[in-house]
Amino acid sequence: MILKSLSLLNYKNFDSKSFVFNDKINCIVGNNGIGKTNVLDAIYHLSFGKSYFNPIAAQNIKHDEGFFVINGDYEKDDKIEKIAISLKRGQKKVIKRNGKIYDKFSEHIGFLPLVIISPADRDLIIEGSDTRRKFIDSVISQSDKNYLNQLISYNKTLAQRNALLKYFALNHTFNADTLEVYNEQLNIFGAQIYEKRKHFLETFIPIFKSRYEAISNGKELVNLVYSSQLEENDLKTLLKTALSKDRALQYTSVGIHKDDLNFNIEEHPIKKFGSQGQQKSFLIALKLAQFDFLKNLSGVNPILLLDDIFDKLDEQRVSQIIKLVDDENFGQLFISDTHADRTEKAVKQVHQSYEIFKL
Ligand SMILES: Nc1ncnc2c1ncn2[C@@H]1O[C@H](COP(=O)(O)OP(=O)(O)OP(=O)(O)O)[C@@H](O)[C@H]1O
Repeated sequence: MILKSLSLLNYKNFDSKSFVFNDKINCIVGNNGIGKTNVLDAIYHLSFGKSYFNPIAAQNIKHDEGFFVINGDYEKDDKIEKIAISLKRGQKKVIKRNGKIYDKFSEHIGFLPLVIISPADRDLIIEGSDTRRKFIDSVISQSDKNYLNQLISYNKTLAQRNALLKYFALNHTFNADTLEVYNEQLNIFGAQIYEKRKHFLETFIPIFKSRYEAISNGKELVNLVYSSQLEENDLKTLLKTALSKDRALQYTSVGIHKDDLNFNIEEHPIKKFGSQGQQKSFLIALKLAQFDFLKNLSGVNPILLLDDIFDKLDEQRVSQIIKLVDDENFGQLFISDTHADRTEKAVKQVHQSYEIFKL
């Protein structure tokens, strides 16, 4: 799968801009704030129907303009696929494939597999468990449509149960039967989600470890450890045990919405004990493992976006990453960097064709 061309209209800082891309490596270089990341984000938008960096859709429209349009022409399975995403202020976003509007965005997810590696990934280390659950969920959802539906059902039931707990507290009342209906549903969806997360991580963790080993030349040992309350008991039992606590808190304190993924280096949390370069290597390994996982499942090479990844990495690690990209069968790559020389030096080591776009 190749992104042949991209055109932007009123997207972030661009009024009108077009690119014809190289099938292998594309380097977007230029000064800070020139729009390098915005180009990568537009490509992300075409795969996921939203920005990776700014979740408020209207803020992706150029200031003082009324709409944006992103057009991408892909070659996939020997066919041209034209994807267009547009947004008018005050209206709903529209995604079209070959001129036909998608009824549901979820139908588009997974059609153009893509992995982004960016400095914003640091949130996975420094932020709360929610960010890490979202990462696991987004990787599984790209390959398993049922998973997303189970997750939506679980979250809906959870919100209803929490509202009921609040209602009980406010009205000094309680009805075990109504609560039980929600417990039953949470138990069913929760068990399905827990099994899928566990199963996914059993495959994912060894891939991640081998990616890290390659980047660091085996210098450090890292691990991902899944932690879920469902390891100890089924959700039905957990909900029963936590009942008085939940009534006091007025929300559900147990379930798969409390799951976490611990990031460890030499058996200690990387957040506290990893250097900046080690943390960056960890995140790159995590995303490359995502790449491998998606590739195995979809059978196509996902597009790989490398946003500003060379900073904070020593030369040895940079060349290890470049070597990985060269050795194995990666697909199309987009790299953004402020240093044109550094990028050119790095991509010259790769025996692939490349193009440098100076913004
Ligand atoms: N809706 C918008 N309208 C106009 N400009 C915007 C909009 N959203 C973001 N920008 C501008 O885009 C620029 C940032 O672009 P981007 O993050 O792509 O830069 P970059 O080249 O990757 O920079 P760096 O090297 O610092 O990472 C900023 O100048 C910002 O003000």
